[in-house]
Amino acid sequence: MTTSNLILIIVVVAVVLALAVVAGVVLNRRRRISLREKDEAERRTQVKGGGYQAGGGISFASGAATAEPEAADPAAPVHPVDERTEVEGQPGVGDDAAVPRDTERRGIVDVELPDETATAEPVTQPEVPEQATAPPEAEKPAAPPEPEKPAVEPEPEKPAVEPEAEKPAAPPEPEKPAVEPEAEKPAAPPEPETPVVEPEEIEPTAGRLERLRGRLSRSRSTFGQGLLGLLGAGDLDEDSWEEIEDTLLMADLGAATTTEITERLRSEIASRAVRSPEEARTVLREVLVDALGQDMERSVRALPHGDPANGGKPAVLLVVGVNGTGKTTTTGKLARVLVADGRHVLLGAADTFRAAAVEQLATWGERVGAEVVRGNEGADPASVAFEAVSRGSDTAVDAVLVDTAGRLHTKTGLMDELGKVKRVVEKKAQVDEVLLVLDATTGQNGLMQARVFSEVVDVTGIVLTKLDGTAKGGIVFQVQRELGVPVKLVGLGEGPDDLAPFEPGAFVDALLN
Ligand SMILES: Nc1nc2c(ncn2[C@@H]2O[C@H](COP(=O)(O)OP(=O)(O)OP(=O)(O)O)[C@@H](O)[C@H]2O)c(=O)[nH]1
Repeated sequence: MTTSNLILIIVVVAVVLALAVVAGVVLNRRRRISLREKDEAERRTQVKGGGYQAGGGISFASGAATAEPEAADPAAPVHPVDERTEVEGQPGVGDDAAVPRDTERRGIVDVELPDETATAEPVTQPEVPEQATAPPEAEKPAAPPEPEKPAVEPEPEKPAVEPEAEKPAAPPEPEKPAVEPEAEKPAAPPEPETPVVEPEEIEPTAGRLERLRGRLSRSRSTFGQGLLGLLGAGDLDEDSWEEIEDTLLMADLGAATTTEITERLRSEIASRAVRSPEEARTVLREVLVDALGQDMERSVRALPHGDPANGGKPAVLLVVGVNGTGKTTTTGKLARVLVADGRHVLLGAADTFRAAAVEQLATWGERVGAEVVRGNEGADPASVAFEAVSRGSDTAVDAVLVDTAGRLHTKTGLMDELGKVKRVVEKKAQVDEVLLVLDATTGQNGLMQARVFSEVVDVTGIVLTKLDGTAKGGIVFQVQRELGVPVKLVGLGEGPDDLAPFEPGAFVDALLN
């Protein structure tokens, strides 16, 4: 090999190496997204998110038009149980927890479905004596006789549920009237009762979200500001994207949703040639709002089927969930919203595990002037629920809200009992809405609860409570993705009016602004 050939080869190699280096740099630049190229003036012209400005109230719908839950949410993704993404080690129906919280409080009673002759009077209503006959039980042909079936509570003004056989009769509750007068309702049914508590003024639902926006500050400072900080920090390299993923995971969005959102962000930012923090914010908002399912039907089906005054049936809502998530509080808050909307509401205190829960709901009823149908502690919750719905139909209310006892999703007997409550109610009326109340502070555990409850009672909507006390507001993304069930309401505090409709755009704005 001559010297000139050697030199030639060296030159060719050098040129090839130089081309490779240049190509590498170009590719690297393309992957990186510099957010420093726009000047300040242009940044200031960028439109920011609108804030948590949902000015409307909670929207209600009639169950009549949406009798079938699936039909009501055509746009909702279907997530069959078979497609669960994170089921390892997690309980399903049929699994028992080692030591359920409830066991010490109350044993599980094998409650028979009320048969036709008994269902009509499952809960004693002194003022409604005609509810004393019912057809035979369809689902339980060989049901043993229930000697202890609803017996009329001796107290004249207090509707009470008949205690069950193995349950000692609850002590009589002396002077607490179960039916509240409807002072605020112009179209209140003819139930002129002695007012015990003056119904209090209810804050209008319109504009409520704006007021509660600050309650999301914990999620905003970690999740929202964390993402904006990363996206606006400068070049988005692999490390940045990993941090973005970590931020999403820590906010409880879950692995699948995190991956989906990160990939979408990367592709949108690259394809739109995003070059400024404001553009990145716009893309982020869009991606997050889309991930929350803007088109999901979030109306609460609490409007009656026809005019109750002319034979129409009230809407029936069941409120379910594990212990302490905020079911009773949510039931009371929702009653306030309905009453403020001019609706006539009846509350069913089917949480018979805990006497205090019944009292708690009765207090909510008093505060808004809603009648409360209650049972003694330990009474058959299905009977109380049934009686509440019967009473609601008889008194022509617009909606019956049934508060159920907290139950661990891992406790098979309790979940079976819940399924039974729903079946019994359905003997009397269509259940329009099953609201699963989840405590947002419980993170992944809330998701497990949602899965199991959803299998047992066909959850139609989620109420995410205590969002004011958590930095993990991202659970909302995951719950909806996993179940295809929309978050309809959010609890943002313990106050009576701290319940707001869930609106994806407003929620994301509250996180990012
Ligand atoms: N910070 C905050 N607290 C809430 C919210 N919703 C409910 N709570 C509180 O959570 C606690 C439990 O609420 P309850 O309504 O009694 O819960 P529950 O699910 O009915 O409880 P059990 O009947 O025992 O299953 C109460 O102290 C409520 O004030 C909310 O949105 N934010």
